Amino acid sequence: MTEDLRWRRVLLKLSGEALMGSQGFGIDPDVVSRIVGDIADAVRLGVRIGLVVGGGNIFRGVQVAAKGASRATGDHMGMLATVMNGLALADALRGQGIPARVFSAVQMPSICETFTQRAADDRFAAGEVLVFVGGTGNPFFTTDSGAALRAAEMECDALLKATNVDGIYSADPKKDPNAVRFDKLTHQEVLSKGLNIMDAAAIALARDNAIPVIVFSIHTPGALVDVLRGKGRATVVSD
Ligand SMILES: Nc1ncnc2c1ncn2[C@@H]1O[C@H](COP(=O)(O)OP(=O)(O)OP(=O)(O)O)[C@@H](O)[C@H]1O
Ligand SMILES: O=c1ccn([C@@H]2O[C@H](COP(=O)(O)O)[C@@H](O)[C@H]2O)c(=O)[nH]1
Repeated sequence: MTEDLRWRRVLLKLSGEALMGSQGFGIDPDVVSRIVGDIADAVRLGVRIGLVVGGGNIFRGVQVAAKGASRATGDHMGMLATVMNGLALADALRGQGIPARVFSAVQMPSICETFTQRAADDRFAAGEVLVFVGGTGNPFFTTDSGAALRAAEMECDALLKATNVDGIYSADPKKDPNAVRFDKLTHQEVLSKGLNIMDAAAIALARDNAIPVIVFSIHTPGALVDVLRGKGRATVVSD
């Protein structure tokens, strides 16, 4: 049944941190299996899904740099972390019977394909889940910017940010117990209020390309399909 879908062609941004479960580092196979099960349910409804995964469960450039490496080296390590996460997700998708292909912004042809829009368009049309790794391929960016970029390039209806919190708050809810949750915001409000759920470059790119951003918790089983139906607990950013 596809009639009740609000979004049919989406870019799903998955927090890397969400993949580590209670381990505190790396990839928890049980968590990956559960998240991939939700993605498989969405694919079976006929939704086209491009996936961008973060690397926060392994390396973030800023944190590496704080320990003495150069920022660019730290960012290169962070981009490689997203490749590892993407390979794990694509493998788990195929294990659940969903065709999936990894496209990297950084060339590593013995491991996965290098992203080109034309190749990605072909595989999207063929119904494969596309796992975009390596972020934008450039240091000093994040996978949120990579997600907004791929959402624009792949002409997605929406950018879905699946993360550790159930929406956008007036402040980071992990730091401020008095933070208030929003149901709806405009892109401009996210920027002007300085809400750090995503980096400003990602929000600006989504705004400039009229791409709605929907933020929801990946820890709620079934939340992805609810969001695709325009339901569930989420913050919707649109103009
Ligand atoms: N205003 C806000 N509303 C909601 N969450 C916020 C806000 N400001 C900061 N955050 C934090 O942003 C986090 C979401 O970012 P996320 O974990 O998805 O990071 P990422 O860098 O995109 O991915 P990764 O985990 O791979 O580094 C939440 O866990 C939350 O603590
Ligand atoms: O375009 C990009 C995307 C990511 N990075 C580096 O990777 C890590 C992990 O990504 P998150 O978005 O933080 O999960 C990020 O901290 C950067 O160091 C990058 O350099 N360029």
